[in-house]
Amino acid sequence: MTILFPAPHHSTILEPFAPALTVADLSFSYPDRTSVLEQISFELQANERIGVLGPNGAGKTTLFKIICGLLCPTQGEVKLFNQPVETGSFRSDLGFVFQNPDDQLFSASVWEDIAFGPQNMGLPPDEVDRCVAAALALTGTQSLTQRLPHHLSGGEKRMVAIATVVAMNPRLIIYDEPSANLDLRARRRLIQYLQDSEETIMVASHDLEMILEVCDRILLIDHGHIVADGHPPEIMQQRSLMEAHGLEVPYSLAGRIEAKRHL
Ligand SMILES: Nc1ncnc2c1ncn2[C@@H]1O[C@H](COP(=O)(O)OP(=O)(O)OP(=O)(O)O)[C@@H](O)[C@H]1O
Repeated sequence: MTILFPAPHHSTILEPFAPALTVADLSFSYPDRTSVLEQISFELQANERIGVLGPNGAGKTTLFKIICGLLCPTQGEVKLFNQPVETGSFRSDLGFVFQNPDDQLFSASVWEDIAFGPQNMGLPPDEVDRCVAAALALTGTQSLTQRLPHHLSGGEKRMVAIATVVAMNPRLIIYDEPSANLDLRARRRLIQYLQDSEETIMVASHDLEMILEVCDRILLIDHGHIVADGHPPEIMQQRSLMEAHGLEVPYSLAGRIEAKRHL
C-alpha cells in the first residue's frame, strides 16, 4: 500500500519485535544552510529492504550520516534496535557503504582493509581471519585479497568496500549510491549480492531499476521531507508524483503502463 504523507503514526504496540531503525521527528541544518531535513519520522522493521529516492540535494546522504552518528541532529532522535544513536560513537550493528569507495579503502592490501573493522572490534586473529574469509566469499572478491585497493577497478573497489562493512557482521547496512559508475556486469553482480544479502538494508540510489529489483519499500524524499512511503512499483508508476520530485517512471514500469492502456 502506498502512503502519501502526512503518514499515519506507525504504532509499535502490536509488534512483537523492536524496529531495526526508528527515526523520530528528525530535523537537521548545516551551519551555513537552513533546514536540510525537517521533522522526518519513519520506522524500519528488521529484514526490510528500503530504497531512499529523491533528487540531488534532497537530503538522503545527510539522513544516512545522522543515522550513522556522523552528524548530530538539530532536533529529534534516532534509535537502532531500540538503542539511541549517539553522535561520534561506533555501532557495530550498523554498517555504512559510502558513495565513493575511495573514502572507505586506505590500507596496503584488500585483506588489510577488510580485516581493519574486525581487528578494531577486538576480535582474536583466528576470528578476524574467519570474518575476512566470509566477507570475501559473500562479495565474490576472493581473488583480490593481496591487491592494492587503489589499483582496483571501480566495480572491484565497490565490492571490496562492501566487504569491509560486511566483515563486521552488522545487522543493518546502509548503501549510498552503490551502483554509481558500475558497468553492466558489475551492476548485475551487485544487484544479485543485494538480493541475496540477509541484513536489513537501506539503499539510496538514482538507479530506479535497481531499487525495483532489490527493495520491498521506498521512501521518497524531497527538500528534506518524506513525500511518499510505500511499495516501490505503486509509488514509481505515479508519473505526476515522480516528475514533481525530479524523477521519472522507470522504463520497465512505463512499458507495463503503456501495455495496460492498449488492453
Ligand atoms: N557539509 C555540508 N555543508 C553544507 N551544506 C551541505 C553539506 N553537505 C551537504 N550539504 C547540502 O545539504 C543538502 C543535502 O545534501 P545531501 O548530500 O544530503 O543530498 P542527497 O539527497 O544525498 O543528494 P545527491 O543525490 O546529490 O547525493 C544539499 O543542498 C547540499 O548542498
